[in-house]
Amino acid sequence: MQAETGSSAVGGHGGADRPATDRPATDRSAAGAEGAAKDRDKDRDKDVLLSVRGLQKIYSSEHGDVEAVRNLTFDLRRGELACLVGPSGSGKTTLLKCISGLMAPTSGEVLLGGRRVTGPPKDMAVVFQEYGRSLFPWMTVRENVELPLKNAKLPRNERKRLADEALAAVDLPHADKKYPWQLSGGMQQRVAIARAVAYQPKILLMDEPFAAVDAQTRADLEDLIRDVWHRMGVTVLFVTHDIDESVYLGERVIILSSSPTVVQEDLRIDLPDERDQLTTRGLPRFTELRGHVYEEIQRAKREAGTRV
Ligand SMILES: Nc1ncnc2c1ncn2[C@@H]1O[C@H](COP(=O)(O)OP(=O)(O)OP(=O)(O)O)[C@@H](O)[C@H]1O
Repeated sequence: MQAETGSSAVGGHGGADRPATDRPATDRSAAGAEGAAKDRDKDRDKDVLLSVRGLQKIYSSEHGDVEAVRNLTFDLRRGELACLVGPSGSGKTTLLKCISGLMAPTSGEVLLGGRRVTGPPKDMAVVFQEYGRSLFPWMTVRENVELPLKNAKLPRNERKRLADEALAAVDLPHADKKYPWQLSGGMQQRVAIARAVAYQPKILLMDEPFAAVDAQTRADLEDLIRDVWHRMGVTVLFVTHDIDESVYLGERVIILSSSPTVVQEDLRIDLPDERDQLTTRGLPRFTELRGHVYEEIQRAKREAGTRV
């Protein structure tokens, strides 16, 4: 039913370069191919930035245990933009809390750059849905963006340079002296994104960051994320409820099952890298991929509670 990195009719991820372990040992060419496959695996391991291995989370309370996440395994390569979708309550927030080191898993582990995550890693930035609560209202935009850089004790001129660069990347170069409450919701979320990228994290986690903005702003912010990702080469894990958004944004869509959660499918999004809201969403392949993700989520919902 589910696979950690299973392939699919629509275009699975991770199956093409599996080592050929089932060939006779006496076959020299097969042995050579096997060696080459092992080398490829090693190279791929070097490329891996985030590794989630057999992650399980059980919440304990006086009313009993809730197994929110059962067995999640996936890797994210450096520079990848992956979206994570799943039915409501499938454990997306639980997973992000474990990845960001805010909560310890019951079993399994999260590795960032080969190191086990045991607390919030300094190479990671998180952008949440509630931009209103993530920016400090008494600080100007620039002060908000520079705050993590100040905490990291970067010299003043370096802080200014990084903040200028990030504010330009989110198209807010002239808002630096304003206060968050003087900006629209979409602009505030741009500031939160600028703050995250100015910090130059190795990985950016985004937890439904556009859920609270209007549709037009949301489309602009989606394009902004792809633009920032292209320009800065940061690795992004983007959690969303929105199936179309996941297909439009991602190079990959990781589909979660219902809780207790496993990876139901890991789907490669083979749309052209240059995307725009009209052309990309009008492609037959876009329709095919979004239809597939939709069906998988429906399947996840139908199968909810059938795993024991
Ligand atoms: N502190 C907690 N104690 C007990 N159960 C919890 C706790 N937090 C979450 N859960 C349960 O764990 C499961 C996953 O919750 P989680 O919030 O991670 O899902 P989600 O996919 O982020 O949900 P949504 O899509 O609605 O935001 C749910 O069944 C939820 O009820």
